[in-house]
Amino acid sequence: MNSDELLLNANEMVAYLQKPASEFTKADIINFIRHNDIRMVNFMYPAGDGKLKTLNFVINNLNYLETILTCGERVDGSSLFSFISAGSSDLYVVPRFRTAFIDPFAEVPTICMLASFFDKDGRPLESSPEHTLAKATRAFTEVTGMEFHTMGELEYYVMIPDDGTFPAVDQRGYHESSPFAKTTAFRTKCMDYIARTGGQIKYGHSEVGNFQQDGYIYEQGEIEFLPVDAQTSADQLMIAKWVIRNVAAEMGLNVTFAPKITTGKAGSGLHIHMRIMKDGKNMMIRDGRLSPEACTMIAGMMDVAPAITAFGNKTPTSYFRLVPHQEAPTNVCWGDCNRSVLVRVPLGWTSNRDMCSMANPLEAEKHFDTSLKQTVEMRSPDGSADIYQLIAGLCVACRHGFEMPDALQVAEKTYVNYNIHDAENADRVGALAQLPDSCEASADCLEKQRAVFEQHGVFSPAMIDGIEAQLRGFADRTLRSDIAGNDQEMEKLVKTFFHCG
Ligand SMILES: NC(=O)CC[C@H](N)C(=O)O
Repeated sequence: MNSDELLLNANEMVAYLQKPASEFTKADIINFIRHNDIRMVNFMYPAGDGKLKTLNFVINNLNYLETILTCGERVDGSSLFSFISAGSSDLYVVPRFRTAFIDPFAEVPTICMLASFFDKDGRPLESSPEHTLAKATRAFTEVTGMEFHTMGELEYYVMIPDDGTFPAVDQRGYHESSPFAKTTAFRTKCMDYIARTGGQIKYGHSEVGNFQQDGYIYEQGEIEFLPVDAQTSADQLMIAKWVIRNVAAEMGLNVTFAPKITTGKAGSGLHIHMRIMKDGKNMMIRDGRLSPEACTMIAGMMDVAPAITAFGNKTPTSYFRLVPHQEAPTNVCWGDCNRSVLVRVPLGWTSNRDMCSMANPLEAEKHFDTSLKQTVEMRSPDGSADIYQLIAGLCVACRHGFEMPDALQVAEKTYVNYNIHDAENADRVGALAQLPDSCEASADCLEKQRAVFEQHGVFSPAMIDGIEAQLRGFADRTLRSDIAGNDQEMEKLVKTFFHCG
C-alpha cells in the first residue's frame, strides 16, 4: 500500500495507525483501543451454516485484553460445525489482527476481528473452511509459482413496500437510478460501512432483477469488490454480507442473498473473479491477449466445474437459478464478454488507448498501467456458498489446470463465441457438459472428482464427506421438475432458504 492508499482510506484504524491492515500487530490493536476509548472486542468466525458468529469481550483491563488477543478463547465446535462431535468438541478461536475494524453498528465502541479455529493440540483445525482456503492458496503457489487473487460480486434483493410511485420496468433494473430505483440509499450506506470495515469495493449498482409482488417491490442490487489475495477477499465478503444484513435491519428493510426468489425473474449470483499474479504482475494477459496461463486455469475450472457447485450452490433453490435466459450458467463453457457461459472473460482495458484524454480534451495523452485489471469470472456460485470453501475450490480448480496434460486443448474445446441459449445453437450446446441440477447431483459430481480437491492435502476427506452428506440430506434429485409451475411449493422452498449462507 503506498501513501496515496493510506490517505483517503475509509478504515479508521488504517487512517489512525498509518499502515495497511495487513501489517496490524497486537501492539497496534492495543494502541488503537487505548487511544480511541474502545470498550469491547468481538471475535467473529464462520460456522458450518456459512454465517459469521460473534463472541463479545468487554475489556476488563490491559492484562485481560493482552490475554484474549494472545491466547484467543475456547468455543464449542460441535455447535458450530456438524462434523465435530459433542464428545470432543472444544476448539480455540484466535483473532487475526489484519482483519480488525470498528463495529459500525455497536452502541458501545467495539473492535471486531475475524478469528481462526485451532484444535486441542494447538494446530489449525484441519477441516475449517478458512484453513482449507489457506492450504489451497499455499498449494497453488507451490505448484505454479504464482499467487491467486479473487474478488466477489455480491447480488441481493431488498424488499420494500410498494407505494406505486415511479415504477421501475420489470426485469429492467440494470444500473437504474433513483427515483425509479428505490434502494440506492440502502446500497450506498452498505458500501460506506463495508469500506469502513476494510472492504475494497469497486462499485455498486442496481441489477436487472426488479419486480412487484403482493404489495412489495423486490429490487436487486449488487456490490462488487476489487481483486485482492484470496484469503483477504473471502474475509471481506464474509464481513460484507454481515454488514448488508445489519444495515437492512437498522433501516427496517428485509434483504436476501437467496439464489432464487421467483421463477422467471433474475436470480442472485455470487460471481467470483480471479487473476494470477507473479512478482506483482498480472499474468492473465500477454501481448494484449489472454495468456496461456489464463487459458490453463480456465481449463482446470472447465474440468471440475460440475463439482464446484458443491461449494458454491448449497441449497435446493440454487438449482432453480441455473436455468436458461436469466444470465445464469447451465453448461460448462467459457467465452469473451458472454453472460450465457460459465466462465466469462470480461473487457480488460487491453487496447492501450488513452480514453480519458479522448473524453476530456483538456487532459494530455498519458499512459496508464491497466495490466492489473484483467480477470476471469466464474458465474455459477450464489449467495448460499460457503465462501471459504468456494474460493478454496476455485483455487484448486485453477491449480488443477496446471497439472492437466491437455489443458490448452480442453480450453479450446470448451470455448464458445455465441449465446448458448439461442435456439440456433442448440446442436452445438449438446456437446457441452451440463452443470448439476440439484444438491444431490452436485454431491455425486464432487464424489467423482474428490481426489482433485483432496490432492496436496487441501480439502480433508472428512470435510468432503461432510459436504456431500449435507447436500444429499436435501433429497432434491427431482425437485426442479417435481415442483415446476407450482408457485405455492416454490414459495415454501424460497422461505426455507431465504437467509442462506
Ligand atoms: N449481470 C449479471 O451478470 C447478472 C447475473 C445474474 N443475476 C445471476 O444470477 O448470476
